[in-house]
Amino acid sequence: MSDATITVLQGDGVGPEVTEQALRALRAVEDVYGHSFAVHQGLVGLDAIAAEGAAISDATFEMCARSDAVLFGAVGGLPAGGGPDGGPRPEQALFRLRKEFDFFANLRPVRSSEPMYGASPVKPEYLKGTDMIFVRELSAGLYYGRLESVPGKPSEIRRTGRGTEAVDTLLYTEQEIERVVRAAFEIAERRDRKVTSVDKANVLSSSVLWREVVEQVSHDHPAVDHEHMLVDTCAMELIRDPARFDVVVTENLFGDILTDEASMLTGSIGMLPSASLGTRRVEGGLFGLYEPVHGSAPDIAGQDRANPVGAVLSAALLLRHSLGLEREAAAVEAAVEEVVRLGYRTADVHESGCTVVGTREMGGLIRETLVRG
Ligand SMILES: NC(=O)C1=CN([C@@H]2O[C@H](COP(=O)(O)OP(=O)(O)OC[C@H]3O[C@@H](n4cnc5c(N)ncnc54)[C@H](O)[C@@H]3O)[C@@H](O)[C@H]2O)C=CC1
Ligand SMILES: CC(C)CC(=O)C(=O)O
Ligand SMILES: [Mg+2]
Repeated sequence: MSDATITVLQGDGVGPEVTEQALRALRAVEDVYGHSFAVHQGLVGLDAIAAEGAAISDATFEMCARSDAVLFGAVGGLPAGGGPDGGPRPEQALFRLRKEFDFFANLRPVRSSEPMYGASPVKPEYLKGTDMIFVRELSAGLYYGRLESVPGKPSEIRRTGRGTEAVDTLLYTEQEIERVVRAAFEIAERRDRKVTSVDKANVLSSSVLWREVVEQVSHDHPAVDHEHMLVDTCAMELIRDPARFDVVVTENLFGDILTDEASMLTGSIGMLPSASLGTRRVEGGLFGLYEPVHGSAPDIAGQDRANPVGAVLSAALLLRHSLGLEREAAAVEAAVEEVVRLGYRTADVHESGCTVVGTREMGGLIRETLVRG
């Protein structure tokens, strides 16, 4: 029996709506398998800024640190650019959690499920066999660069005598590359033993170093095939021949963009889960943060239209990676599979002949399927 502690940060927009359904799945797992999770809720994003003056307060951060895992919804909702009056932006909560917990490996599985082929804009004959996992570097790169002029700041817009200019810095150390590439090769050993490393080595120095490190690490994994692919080619290959990929490892920004693209192989960004992991161990596995790949989706927030599957599958990843509950994780995944096989769909993945349901009903169907076993 697990009595693990889970911090839940629902966040903004559709975050609370989809996280609620992920929590229902976890409660069903407790009932069916006799676990008793201690669940603590904290504020994050816009509500945290309004109530506590920061996108995530120190107290909430400490609560996360005392947990076995963090279940996260989504944050965001302000126009692009700096926070209002130079204040905090909700996204800073994520950057703090990722950086300070050193979550360097962001796992994003992408699998096309046969009953849902018709929900994807890609033709079914291209989707057959699509089952890959992205290992996105999450704690460095452009999102965390280092300006020579302002250490600790990744970017700035500055006024000069020549006019206004903006700078972002893309910095990777060998160690930052090596640890995420090692994680990718280790994952590949447990899958189809193929790593595709994605970079822009024809242009970027950071990518040249990335390739060198991949070559070095590959020597320690002789059973794993590897290839290098330029990011623009990868964007094309993901649509042309998605089944060719097994494990894809790439830097932070490329991974962010490519996984939104890859989500369309499943029909919707609302389908994709993620796990962010570092090296800190907890009783059942690795301390981690689990969130759907999508953002706060302000355009559909509050309408019971958001697809909760990415959030529910993130809860499954939490059970697997942080709590060591493989059987329970597989049961949640199977329940999702069964509900979509029966033809229940949220509007984003609707096809003719299917029954359109809202966020809550989809969560309820997954829960019932889990409880029925
Ligand atoms: N991890 C996080 O918390 C993330 C936060 N964001 C933030 O979210 C805000 C909105 O960003 P967008 O560019 O609009 O990206 P988004 O991922 O929120 O939405 C993109 C499109 O996908 C749809 N969509 C997203 N999730 C869905 C779901 N569960 N079911 C059905 N449809 C869904 C939305 O309706 C929208 O049309 C921004 O403030 C951004 O910074 C963006 C990505 C990740
Ligand atoms: C706030 C964003 C940078 C987060 C995002 O788009 C992501 O992690 O996928
Ligand atoms: Mg993203």
